[in-house]
Amino acid sequence: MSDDAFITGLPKAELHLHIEGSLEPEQMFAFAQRNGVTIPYASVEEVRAAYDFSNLQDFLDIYYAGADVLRTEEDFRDLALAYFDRAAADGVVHAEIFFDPQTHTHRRVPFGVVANGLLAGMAEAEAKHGLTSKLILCFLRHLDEEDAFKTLSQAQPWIDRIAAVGLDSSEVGHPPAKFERVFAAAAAMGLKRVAHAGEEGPPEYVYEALDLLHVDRLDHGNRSLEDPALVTRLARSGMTLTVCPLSNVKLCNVASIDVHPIDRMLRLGLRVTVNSDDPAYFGGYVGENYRAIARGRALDRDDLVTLARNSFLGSFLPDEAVATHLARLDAYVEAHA
Ligand SMILES: Nc1ncnc2[nH]cnc12
Ligand SMILES: [Zn+2]
Repeated sequence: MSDDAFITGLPKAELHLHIEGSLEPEQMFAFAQRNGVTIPYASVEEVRAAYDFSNLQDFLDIYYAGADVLRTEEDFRDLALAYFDRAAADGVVHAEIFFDPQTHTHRRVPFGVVANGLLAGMAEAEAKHGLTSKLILCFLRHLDEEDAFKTLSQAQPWIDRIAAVGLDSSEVGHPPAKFERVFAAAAAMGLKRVAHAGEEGPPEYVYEALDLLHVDRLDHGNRSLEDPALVTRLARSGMTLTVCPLSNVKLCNVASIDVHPIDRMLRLGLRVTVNSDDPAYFGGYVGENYRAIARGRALDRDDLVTLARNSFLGSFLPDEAVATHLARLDAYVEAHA
């Protein structure tokens, strides 16, 4: 069996996926047409050509503009289902997906339209593929604390169907400390916590995510490597890092996939996972991310299995479900050794 086929068949979870970042250009045109929205592109090729970013902000400007075509429950349901179809084809059996409610509520799309649409897509994916999923509500860190609190209160009717809160958008200048109180409120409601930290921001932001937001998982975390004491702390505590290799290259945080630090992170004992972040914008879904690092960093099958194992260990699934997934992973490895 080829390495590519081994990777595709490897049962895995995806833990870092922005559902709005799975909006493919073809879908952007289809949603624009059915909703009567004008978009500033003449063709799918023109959209793809615009996906040339120098940093995170470059990308975010285009990503938020793209999300404007999402208007109805059906759009969010279709968006989610299209992602789950692709994820299932890549061997994903469980996904914990981010959504950015403020991107939509600020355009007068109600929270419930977004949540109900995504939940409908999630239910359909489970029926169609047996793929389970959880929702993570992300606060946009370039907005203020008050807006985050307002979003958390809008989420109340759906709170039992939301697994965690997260923190995303423009990192530098918007440290985790800004959201300490809203994360404490979310924790008091029984929600798990994750945050993007150390994608472009310094190691201090990772410390704040740990010490002030009390995160259960760290999104990206790459710049932790600049601080050996932080690496030791992350490794010893078994903190899961959701690393996104193609995203790191596309946003110029890593010069090329051939110098991506994923293997260094593994050797340092970090519990790293591989994820796609915004696959429609960054050139590949989760399988493509595994294949890129396997080739670019010469990862062997044991490394790939460790990454898949970490994805279940780092998930918010109950222990019994994690054990079931790990047993299936072991069976797969046994059958393809
Ligand atoms: N990679 C990323 N970093 C921060 N915010 C995001 N929103 C969507 N993708 C993101
Ligand atoms: Zn992200």
